[in-house]
Amino acid sequence: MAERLSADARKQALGGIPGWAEVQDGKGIGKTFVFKDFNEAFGFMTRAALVAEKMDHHPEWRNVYKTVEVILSTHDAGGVTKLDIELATAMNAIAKLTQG
Ligand SMILES: C[C@H](O)[C@H](O)[C@H]1CNC2=NC(N)=NC(=O)C2=N1
Repeated sequence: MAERLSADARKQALGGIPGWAEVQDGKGIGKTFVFKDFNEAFGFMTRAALVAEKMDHHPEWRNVYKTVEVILSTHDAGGVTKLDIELATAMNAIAKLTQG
């Protein structure tokens, strides 16, 4: 199982993934993505869902119209692991593609 990152490692990793910040007392990382419309937002979610399923690592997220709020954490480890950083990195790349 992936190990929880230290506070220092977490901060360093967050430096490489724009828009993501610690939430829930450092137990998770979060970002709010805002797209042009629902079609783009849901396109993002669809692509991200396929990556998440492949990784067997799943987001906690909420969509309202063109906004997608995401929280990532590794429940098994009780905090943030490199899996969360990897999925966050993938989501940033997918958002870029989705937004054209
Ligand atoms: C059994 C299964 O692999 C685990 O429950 C996985 C599934 N997806 C998961 N997703 C997330 N975000 N955290 C987990 O700890 C987790 N665990």
